[in-house]
Amino acid sequence: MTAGARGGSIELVGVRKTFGPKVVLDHIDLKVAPGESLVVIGGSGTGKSVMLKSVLGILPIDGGVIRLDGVDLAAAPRADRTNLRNRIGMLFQGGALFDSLPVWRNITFALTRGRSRNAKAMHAKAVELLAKVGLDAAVADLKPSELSGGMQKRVALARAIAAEPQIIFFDEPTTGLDPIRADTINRLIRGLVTDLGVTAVTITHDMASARRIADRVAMLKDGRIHWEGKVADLENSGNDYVDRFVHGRAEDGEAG
Ligand SMILES: Nc1ncnc2c1ncn2[C@@H]1O[C@H](COP(=O)(O)OP(=O)(O)OP(=O)(O)O)[C@@H](O)[C@H]1O
Repeated sequence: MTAGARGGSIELVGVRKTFGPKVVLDHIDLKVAPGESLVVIGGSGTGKSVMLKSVLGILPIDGGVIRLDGVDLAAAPRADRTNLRNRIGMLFQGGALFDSLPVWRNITFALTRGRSRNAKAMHAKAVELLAKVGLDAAVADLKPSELSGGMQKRVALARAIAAEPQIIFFDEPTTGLDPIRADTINRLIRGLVTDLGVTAVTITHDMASARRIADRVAMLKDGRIHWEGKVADLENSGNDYVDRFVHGRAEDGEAG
């Protein structure tokens, strides 16, 4: 993304997603403004990843409307839809790196779209991105299988930001990282939003990370947005479930 450019807006209206008889997203209404950092929280299996994958078009929705920059994706011509979605970068939960390619090719894959381009320049670009996520230049020439889980996560993050997207989705970016490395990632995400105006949507169970990176927080529960508010209101949400979630308190007899 070029300096001064702004992120895109995202709007979900009445979005519904089912898998057979299972209703995962019942009726999701959610707006994210350009240059805003939204953190999505919620119990395991509540549909947070499904929601992001629906916006990306990886999963088709069963009802409702998804708009990117005000454009209804379902109604837009295919080429426009692809262009809009190409402006979104994604950090998948598992990293999803290509094991057969060295790290630098993984990072620059979206830039070259698999075609061979100036290898030296691409390698240098990868090294620059590795530095941003706190990894040494030497990592560029290793295979993903030679890295720890936390290093793989940071390589995946470098790949997500390589094409300078206007909107970035982060699915559990700090899971599996020690607190110092997690802080590097939190700073990076916050910097993308504050300095470059990128729109960020982050799924996390890490409440310390949520407090660091969010402008606003949305809680997903029972297929709907159960609560949303400013990150500063998280501690005093006035919502019993949010309060228990944030402080990690189960009710007597509550199962997993
Ligand atoms: N492709 C799929 N086919 C069938 N069911 C699916 C598919 N993808 C997700 N699900 C189901 O949808 C539900 C929500 O999954 P999702 O991965 O969005 O949860 P999540 O909120 O991101 O959970 P976690 O915090 O544990 O990562 C789960 O019950 C899951 O089994």
